[in-house]
Amino acid sequence: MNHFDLVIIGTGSGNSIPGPELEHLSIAIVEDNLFGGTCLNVGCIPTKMFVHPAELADAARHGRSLGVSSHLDAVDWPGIRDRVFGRIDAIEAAGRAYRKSPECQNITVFAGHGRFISHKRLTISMHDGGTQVITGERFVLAAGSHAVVPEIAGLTSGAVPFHTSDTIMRIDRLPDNIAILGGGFIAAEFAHIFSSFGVAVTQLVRGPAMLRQLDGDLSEQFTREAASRYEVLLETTLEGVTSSSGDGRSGVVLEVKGPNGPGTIEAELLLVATGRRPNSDALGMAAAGVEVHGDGRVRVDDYQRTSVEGIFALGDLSSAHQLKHVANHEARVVKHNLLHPDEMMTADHRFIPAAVFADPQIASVGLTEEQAIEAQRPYAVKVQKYADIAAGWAREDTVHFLKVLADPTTGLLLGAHVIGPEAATVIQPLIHAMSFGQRALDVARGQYWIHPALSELVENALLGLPEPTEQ
Ligand SMILES: Cc1cc2nc3c(=O)[nH]c(=O)nc-3n(C[C@H](O)[C@H](O)[C@H](O)COP(=O)(O)OP(=O)(O)OC[C@H]3O[C@@H](n4cnc5c(N)ncnc54)[C@H](O)[C@@H]3O)c2cc1C
Ligand SMILES: NC(=O)c1ccc[n+]([C@@H]2O[C@H](COP(=O)([O-])OP(=O)(O)OC[C@H]3O[C@@H](n4cnc5c(N)ncnc54)[C@H](O)[C@@H]3O)[C@@H](O)[C@H]2O)c1
Repeated sequence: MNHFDLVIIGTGSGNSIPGPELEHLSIAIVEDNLFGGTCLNVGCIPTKMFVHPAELADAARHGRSLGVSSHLDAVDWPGIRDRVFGRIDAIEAAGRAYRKSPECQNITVFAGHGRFISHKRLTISMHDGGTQVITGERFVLAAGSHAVVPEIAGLTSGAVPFHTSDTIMRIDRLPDNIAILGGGFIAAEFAHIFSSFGVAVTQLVRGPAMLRQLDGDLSEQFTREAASRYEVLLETTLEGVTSSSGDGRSGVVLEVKGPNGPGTIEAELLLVATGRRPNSDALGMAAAGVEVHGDGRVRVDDYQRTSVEGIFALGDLSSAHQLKHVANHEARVVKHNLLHPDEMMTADHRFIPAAVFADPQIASVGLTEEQAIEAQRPYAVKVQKYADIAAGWAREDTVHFLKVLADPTTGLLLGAHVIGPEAATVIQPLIHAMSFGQRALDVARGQYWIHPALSELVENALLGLPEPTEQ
């Protein structure tokens, strides 16, 4: 049996922990799937590599109102797909090879599924057959999350073929049409990608709007625009799925129930995008004595420590924010705490931003207006339209905006929410201001803002807030 100073389960953000500072430790890395985890292989990076060509394919739509007439001739899906994965698969292979190379002499890579069988004892079902049992002084649980497939007849039985984000990006050819189940981040981004490439999209959303965790004004605006681009069926539930075939093509028949009663929808492909659940169930947390929340998240304290001494957790496995920048931040915190057990640092979860890379783009940080109301938090609000800055005139943008919320007493920002061009970039000065405790007016007037850039949206929004009562 092998004993290690440190055992890391999962090579997403977990793989960023080993480095020169930990060279004195014997380290086991256990990975059940692709090296580099979700973001690299099936998440953030490939999706955004599809989003960019999707934007180019969709340019004609935006050009029309500006007097530029063009049309999309063809989308070389296999070419785009192979460019994306030609790069990513090589990075995956190189990452695995590096960890197994003489450069990482203190590291042993176990390709297989790890599961605790008792306190700090792990059994690994090896991909090349057999099992290994290892023990560790300390553990980092970085096992991520997986796509949830709802209990719907035909889906969980495996009777009907369907895709999740794990598989949809590798399909052989673009379908003529696709049905997408879900109204969240993944559904929004793939609906944008496929519709931009000319695929007829039907999105099934069980609630009254898409992206409902966002500020209500953004969710409403996004839903309106999505519905003008492709078919969005709101307040519609999927009751069952069966296979269909005809004309040499197979597909699915969806039984749905919506505001107008039951109906059926035929689609060539079905993408299920109904949330992700932490991979704690298959990790044997009870055997290790590690406590888990009801939703499957491993319970951690501010130092990313689990309920078992010497076992840390990070990322999607333990976080309420399933985002790569959060997993990376927590990995940095865990690394510090492994190195400095007497001077541990806490994770900073105060102002976590997120973006949806669809069209329109969305970015958000801090309190939504609904949350401020719910928390009975006094706030001042300013909605700054793209239509009222020069960069917005250039785009003939009439509908998009930045909404900022600030504390009326201190002038400190409480939240910022952007829907419109380059939202994920436009929002960054506001994340900066919140993280460093800078007052809205100081940020607006304490620096130059390049004219006539999109960043003037931020300057004008901040100037539009009332002066704080506290000087
Ligand atoms: C389609 C999609 C798009 C996304 N886009 C974005 C985005 O644009 N921006 C953003 O911030 N976030 C995005 N995310 C979320 C982001 O990918 C995750 O938050 C992040 O990758 C989580 O990192 P992690 O290290 O916690 O887990 P992961 O990267 O999932 O790593 C966990 C690893 O553990 C392995 N593992 C699990 N169980 C075991 C076990 N028992 N034994 C051994 N190994 C195991 C898994 O195989 C996996 O490789 C996206 C996610 C998806 C699915
Ligand atoms: N740009 C980004 O940062 C990005 C992109 C993609 C994913 N992600 C991360 O990955 C996570 C997972 O993405 P996601 O889109 O799967 O989850 P999500 O939580 O964003 O959305 C899930 C959607 O599925 C719906 N849903 C849940 N159960 C359902 C059911 N039984 N039937 C019908 N609809 C159902 C929900 O109402 C919601 O609309 C996100 O929360 C996000 O943290 C981030």
